[in-house]
Amino acid sequence: MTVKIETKQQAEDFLAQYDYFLFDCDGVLWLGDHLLPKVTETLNFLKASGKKLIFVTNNSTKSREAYLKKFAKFGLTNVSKNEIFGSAYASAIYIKKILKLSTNKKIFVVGEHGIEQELHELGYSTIGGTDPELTNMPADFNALEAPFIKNVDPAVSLVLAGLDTRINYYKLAAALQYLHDPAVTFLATNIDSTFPNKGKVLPGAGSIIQSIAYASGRTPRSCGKPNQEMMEAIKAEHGFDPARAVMVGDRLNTDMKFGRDGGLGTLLVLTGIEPEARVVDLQGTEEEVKYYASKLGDLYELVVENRE
Ligand SMILES: O=C(O)[C@H](O)[C@H](O)COP(=O)(O)O
Ligand SMILES: [Mg+2]
Repeated sequence: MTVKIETKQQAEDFLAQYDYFLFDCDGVLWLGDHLLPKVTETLNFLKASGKKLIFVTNNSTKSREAYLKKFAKFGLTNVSKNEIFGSAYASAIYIKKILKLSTNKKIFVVGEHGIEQELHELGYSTIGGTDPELTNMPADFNALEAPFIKNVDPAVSLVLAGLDTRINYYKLAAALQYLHDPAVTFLATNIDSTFPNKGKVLPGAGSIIQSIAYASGRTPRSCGKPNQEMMEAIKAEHGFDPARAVMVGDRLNTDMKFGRDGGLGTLLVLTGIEPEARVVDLQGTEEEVKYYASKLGDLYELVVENRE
């Protein structure tokens, strides 16, 4: 049975069950650069109540360092780097610890600074990504003369693709040159089809990646939520009992599946991707969420502000 948290008692009963709170970011804490209502108050209240907070985002455009700055901008200055897990970091760890890719090899990036910074931190060289040659595509672009199309770097043995808000034909074409070689590994940071921004739903990493997958006829492995290797990395770092942990998210096929498959409780908030009707319809199915609420800030308003 799914419970909608709407009263003080329901909010207090929910909070009493968990010690660890894993928070998705886009659609839960903020929409782009717009902080959602009472988020800072809620997170500070949970910390003051002795709860442990961990932030788990599929957004690969920022590294953990960059997210620390974003949190601080919103007044959340008591977050440490090891409490942030982004899909760029999850992908870099997968390449390093699971694929054990040599740092002598290069990685072609479709994506933004977050991916490049996390890979560089682990000693990898990248090409593509935010390189101005790719981003500042000339009006008279000629693919056959373009450097990234003409010169395929033999040191590249992996393509990592994620959200790129400045995607263009040149980037897709350059990535494809590498994926023609079946020996080159194809990885994705995440599968999200859309990206919730203030009042708008925009194309997500998954939609960009699908374009490259379709052109290359290849399906990449995705490293972000709901992949349980990301959950294992978080459990290895923080060692929590899944029964005393809850995943708070806005997307059913990433956040809620990630929490459910990891043995955690689940709270879906309606400030991101999913409509309330979809959550209600899932009751009694295996995709049922345990709790849902209109927004994360309801927890603070109900418990601390005694909102009726
Ligand atoms: O397109 C994307 O990459 C995602 O929509 C987005 O960044 C998801 O971030 P999250 O909701 O996991 O914080
Ligand atoms: Mg989200």
